[in-house]
Amino acid sequence: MSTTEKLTKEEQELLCKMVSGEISLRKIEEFLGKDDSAKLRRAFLESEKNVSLDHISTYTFDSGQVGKKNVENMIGAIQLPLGVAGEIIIHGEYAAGKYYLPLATTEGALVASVNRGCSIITKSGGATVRVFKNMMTRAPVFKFNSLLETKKFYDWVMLPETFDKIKKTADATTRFGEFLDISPFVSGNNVHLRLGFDTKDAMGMNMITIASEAITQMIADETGVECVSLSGNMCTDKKPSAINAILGRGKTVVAEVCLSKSLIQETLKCTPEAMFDVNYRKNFLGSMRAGSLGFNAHAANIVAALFLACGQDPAHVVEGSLCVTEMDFSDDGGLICSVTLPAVEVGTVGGGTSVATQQECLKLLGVAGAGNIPGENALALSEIVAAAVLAGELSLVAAQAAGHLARAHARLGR
Ligand SMILES: CC(C)(COP(=O)([O-])OP(=O)([O-])OC[C@H]1O[C@@H](n2cnc3c(N)ncnc32)[C@H](O)[C@@H]1OP(=O)([O-])[O-])[C@@H](O)C(=O)NCCC(=O)NCCSC(=O)C[C@@](C)(O)CC(=O)[O-]
Ligand SMILES: NC(=O)C1=CN([C@@H]2O[C@H](COP(=O)(O)OP(=O)(O)OC[C@H]3O[C@@H](n4cnc5c(N)ncnc54)[C@H](OP(=O)(O)O)[C@@H]3O)[C@@H](O)[C@H]2O)C=CC1
Repeated sequence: MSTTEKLTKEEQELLCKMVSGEISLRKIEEFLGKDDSAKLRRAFLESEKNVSLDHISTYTFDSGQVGKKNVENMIGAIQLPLGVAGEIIIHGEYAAGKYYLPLATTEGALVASVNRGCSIITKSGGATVRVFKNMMTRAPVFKFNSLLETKKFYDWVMLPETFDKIKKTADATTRFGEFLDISPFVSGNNVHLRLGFDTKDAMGMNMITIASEAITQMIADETGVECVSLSGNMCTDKKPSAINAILGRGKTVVAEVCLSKSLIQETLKCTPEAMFDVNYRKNFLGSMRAGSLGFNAHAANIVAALFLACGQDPAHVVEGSLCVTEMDFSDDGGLICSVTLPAVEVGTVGGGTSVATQQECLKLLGVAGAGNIPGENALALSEIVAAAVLAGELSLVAAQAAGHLARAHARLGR
């Protein structure tokens, strides 16, 4: 057992009961508070597996809070190194100004790379960013006994009065969320209903899953049709999917910057021609031949680092990776560069956003908590994510154009 953690007599007795199987790891909270339960679980694991869990035992967040809504069977916390890139100038509709980007990563060279991208974006006057679509989705699935039944249901769903009933049902489950859209997809005798919501400052998956359940109940009451599964995978949550790349999910965001030839040479150590060539042959041809859904260099790297720092659901990096990076020549021989992210799923309230360290990172970006107008903080965060991805893409494409990729990682990553 860890040398740093001493157990009281009562805790030792409880540990014996855990070892004998009388009390499960989960049930220990019936006897102790969250911190002491975590300590006892560590003691149990240390004795069972003959390991030391000293480092895991250190954390500063409120275990009562995270133990209630963020994690079960808590044993402590892991630590991730946190770096900062910037400042980056962003001209968004919601994020406007200069930002330092908190990036949690263990990949040496990543923060340096994003920092270099921020530097050239800022020297170029900043990134222009706009949100084109804002709708989180959940898609329950319904099954029928015949094609005629399927068609009858489909026709009922398409009625304007059905839309009104669904909206009334959904909006009654939430103070902030707003039902926006229903799109039915048929396959044989099955109908997937892709339901769309504005979730304001929440990423929204808990919110809209609750609303969707109320909708399926209303549908059962009105039509007798039972839902097979509240998520039928056409949402699509946390899996790579073309539907998210095409229709969008969460926020669809584009960030753009114009780079001059001289700044590319000075800051990125290469030429516009070489960057264009890499972007075309790597991000377009290579991604196309590989059957990728994302046509980019490493959007997931930046999305992951920002998401971990800012308390976002890390599984949504899958959707964040659906990014298209474009580079085209400008009239003066420089490059117009953009990233299009169809599915940025972020929130500034709910989920992991109130964990103390993550909350500090959101505060650093000026987007913690609810916006003055509900939804504007989450929209600002989505614009920051897109600008950060643009910074990362510029630097990595340039490093590959200059032949510096291996060198950079040899210097900073090993
Ligand atoms: C590493 C650099 C930036 C060097 O780039 P450089 O131009 O040789 O370095 P420099 O020393 O001249 O510095 C230029 C700027 O880079 C930044 N910079 C430079 N060093 C630091 C540092 N220590 N800490 C913070 N910032 C740093 C900083 O902004 C600096 O400006 P300054 O501050 O001097 O005015 C460049 O070679 C680079 O970006 N390489 C690419 C690395 C990268 O993007 N890695 C990401 C992971 S790659 C991966 O996981 C995915 C992959 C590759 O498999 C995907 C694929 O298939 O393509
Ligand atoms: N349930 C599921 O299937 C899934 C859950 N998740 C998890 O869901 C969590 C995120 O869900 P999410 O719904 O975002 O968060 P939470 O359920 O943690 O909290 C969101 C709630 O905050 C309230 N709220 C207060 N102020 C605002 C505001 N300004 N804007 C919007 N809402 C506000 C809303 O309550 P009210 O509704 O009363 O208005 C909203 O429903 C994450 O932990 C994630 O990992 C992820 C994927 C799937």
